[in-house]
Amino acid sequence: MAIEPPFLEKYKAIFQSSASEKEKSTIVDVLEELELPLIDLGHLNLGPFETKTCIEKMARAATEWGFFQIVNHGIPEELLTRLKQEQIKVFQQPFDKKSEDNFLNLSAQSYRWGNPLATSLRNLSWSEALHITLKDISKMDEYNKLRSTIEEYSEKANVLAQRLAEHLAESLGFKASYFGENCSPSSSSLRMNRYPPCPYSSMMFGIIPHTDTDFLTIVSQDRVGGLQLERNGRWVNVKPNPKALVVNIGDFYEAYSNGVYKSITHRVIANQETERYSAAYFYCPTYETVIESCSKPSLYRKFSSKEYREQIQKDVKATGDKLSDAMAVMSLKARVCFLTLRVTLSKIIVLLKFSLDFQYCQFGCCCFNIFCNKNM
Ligand SMILES: C=C1C[C@]23C[C@@]1(O)CC[C@H]2[C@@]12CC[C@H](O)[C@@](C)(C(=O)O1)[C@H]2[C@@H]3C(=O)O
Ligand SMILES: O=C(O)CCC(=O)C(=O)O
Ligand SMILES: [Fe+2]
Repeated sequence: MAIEPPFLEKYKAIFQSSASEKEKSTIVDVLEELELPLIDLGHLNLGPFETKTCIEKMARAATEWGFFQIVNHGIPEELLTRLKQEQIKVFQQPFDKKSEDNFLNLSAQSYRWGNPLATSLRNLSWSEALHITLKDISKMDEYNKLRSTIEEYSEKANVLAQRLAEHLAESLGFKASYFGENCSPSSSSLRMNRYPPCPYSSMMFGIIPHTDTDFLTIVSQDRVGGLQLERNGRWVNVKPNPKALVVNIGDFYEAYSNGVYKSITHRVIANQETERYSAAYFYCPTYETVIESCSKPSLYRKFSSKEYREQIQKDVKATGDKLSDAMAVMSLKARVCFLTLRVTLSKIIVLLKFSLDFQYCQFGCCCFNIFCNKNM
C-alpha cells in the first residue's frame, strides 16, 4: 500500500495550469549556506560571568537573526533518536490509514499534507505533518510507544523552552515568571514533518514561507538540510547540524518583546532524492493568555492568543497562506499599531494642532497604509 500522499493527483489542476514558463521558473537560486549562531547552554552552569555572556549571545541572536542553534541543551540524544524512529514508523503507514479522520484517535486534521487551500505551486507545500496539540496526547491510542515518547519529549522540550524564554526575558528586564504562568506542555504542540523526495523541488516548497504562531519553536532536524530563512532581505540556507537543536522566535515573542526579538519568515525546500524529517515543538501559551509587552510605548495593542490564532485561521482560509494576503500576519500588528497611533495622534492633534500627514509620517505611516489598504 502506498505511503505517499497523492500530491500529483490531488493537485493535478495546479500542476497543469502551472505549466506556464513563469510558474515553472525556479523558486530557488543557489543560495549562501550559513551556520546559525551556536549557543552552548553548558555555559549557563559555569558561573555568573559565563552565564551572563551566554544569555547576551542568545539575546543578540534572537534580535539579529530570530534564529539560533543550541548544544548541551539537556535533551538526551537517545530520546531524540527514539522520537525520530517513532516518527518514521508512523509516517510509513499507508496513506489511506494516515488520512482517516480518527487516525491515532486524534482530532481531525492532525494529519495534514499539501495545502487544501492551495491555489498555485507557490502556496502548495510538498510535505506531510502530524500536528499534535499536546493536550490531546493522552487520547492517542494504538501507537503506545509513539505516545509515550512524545510525552517524554514534550516534558523535556517544555522545560527547555521555558528556560530559553525566561533567559531571553531576563535580558530585556522583563518578568521571567510570565512563561511558567501561561505555558505548559498541554498548551503547546508538536508538529512532526516529513518531506518526501520532491521531483519538482526547484518549482515549489517543502513548506511554504511562514512565521511560527508561538513564543518560540525548538526544531530537531536530520542531516538532509533544506531549511531556509530570510536574512537582511535575502533567503539563506541553514547549514544542518544534527548535533544541535534549532530555536526560532515566534510571533508572540516578537509582540511580547515589543519587536526586539524577531519572528523571521522561513521555509523548507524538499530534497529531490532524499526524504527529510523534522520535529517542531511550538512553545505556546493557553488560549486565554494576554500578550502585552512590558516595554512602552508598545508597538502592539494587547491581544489574546485565541484572538491571534483566529485571525491566522481566517487568513489561511481566505488565502491558503499565512503571509500572502498583503502580509496577513502584519494585519493584526498593523491594526494594533494603528489603534495605538490613532489615540496618540488625536492627543497630539488636539494639543499641538500639527498636520495629520506630518504626524503619521513621524509615527509609522507604513502601518497606517497597510491598514488603509485593507479597508478596515
Ligand atoms: C498553509 C499553512 C499552514 C500553516 C500556515 C501556512 O500558511 C504555512 C505554514 C503553516 C504553519 C507552520 C507553523 C505552525 O504550525 C502553524 C500553526 C503556523 O502558524 O504556520 C502552521 C499553519 C497551520 O498549520 O495552520
Ligand atoms: O522542517 C523544518 O526544518 C522546519 C519546519 C517548520 O518550519 C515548521 O514546522 O513550522
Ligand atoms: Fe516554522
